[in-house]
Amino acid sequence: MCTSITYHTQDHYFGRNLDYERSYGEKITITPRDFVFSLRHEGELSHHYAIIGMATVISNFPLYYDATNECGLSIAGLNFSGYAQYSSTTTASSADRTNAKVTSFELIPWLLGTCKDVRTARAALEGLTITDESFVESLPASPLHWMIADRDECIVYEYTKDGGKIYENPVGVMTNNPSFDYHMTHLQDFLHVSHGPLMNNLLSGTSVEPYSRGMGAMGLPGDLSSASRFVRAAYTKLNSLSDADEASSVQQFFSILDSVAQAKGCCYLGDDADGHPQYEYTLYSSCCNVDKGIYYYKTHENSHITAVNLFHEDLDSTTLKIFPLEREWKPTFSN
Ligand SMILES: C[C@H](CCC(=O)NCCS(=O)(=O)O)[C@H]1CC[C@H]2[C@@H]3[C@H](O)C[C@@H]4C[C@H](O)CC[C@]4(C)[C@H]3C[C@H](O)[C@]12C
Repeated sequence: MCTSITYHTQDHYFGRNLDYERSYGEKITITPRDFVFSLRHEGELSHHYAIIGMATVISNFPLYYDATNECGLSIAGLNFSGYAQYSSTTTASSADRTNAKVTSFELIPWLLGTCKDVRTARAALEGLTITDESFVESLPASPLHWMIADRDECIVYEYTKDGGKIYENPVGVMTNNPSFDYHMTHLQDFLHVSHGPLMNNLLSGTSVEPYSRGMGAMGLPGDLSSASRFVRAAYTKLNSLSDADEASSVQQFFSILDSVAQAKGCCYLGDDADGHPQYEYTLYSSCCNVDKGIYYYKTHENSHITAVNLFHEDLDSTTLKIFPLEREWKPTFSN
């Protein structure tokens, strides 16, 4: 399970929880403007917007999970297993070929490399074909859907057996299965939840009264399912208050993500082939200030916030800049 959100104070923020049972060796990766992407169907992308995000780098290719470009356009890939269905390269129709064609692992660099905002991304996605090739045989294409946002707009892009579909996302939240339209319909079941006190509609004027603060939100789902996380993240984000400065905004962003984070042990997946129990948990949480190009993150092992600034690097270079995650736990002692 994964959850991504946008957040706006004086700057705009975009990030996610990455929940899974294993890591793929992800690192913060900056792709400078002149790094050459050799795309499977679209040739070489050799001069493009610079990108910062979380990626596994294999054979000098950044396989991004979530990222932001120098213009502030952001995207996160979230599991959409059983629903995502990419076009087979052998059966892609001639109509597909009239428009751009990218593999699922190329979508993030292609979109962020060439689009400056959601408006241009939407145009690029119209008629796009996502093909099902693997990056390498050992890493089959991941079944994903994507949340895409800039300072003003947020959309979700899903590619299923019916082709590509773009949804407006007025909530700025995304999780996993099923499709985005289900989450928006499901959200309607919770329009009554409130940050205020519980309204006593049943026994008002008697001694039977709400016994606790926070009861206005009674009914808010607390489980880890994607549908429940969508509602809970939306509730927390839409009620969220913070000062506009960077520290308050980033802290608050991580508080929202914490409301849907998965503590290890709570989501058992069964045992692996060697009999070891597998659990899904939050591997990392990220928060990118997309106006300043600063990617903040914390990991399961180390909840201290670490940051990498896109604009502190030479963005006219041709080589990837890779920052291993700070996973070591280093508490600060007060005495
Ligand atoms: C597992 C990740 C999504 C996390 C998530 O949504 N979890 C919920 C799982 S579930 O619904 O509850 O089952 C996804 C997000 C980005 C994915 C990675 C990126 O797409 C980049 C490459 C793409 C390659 O095809 C596969 C390896 C990979 C390195 C992917 C591995 C994995 O599928 C990642 C890390």
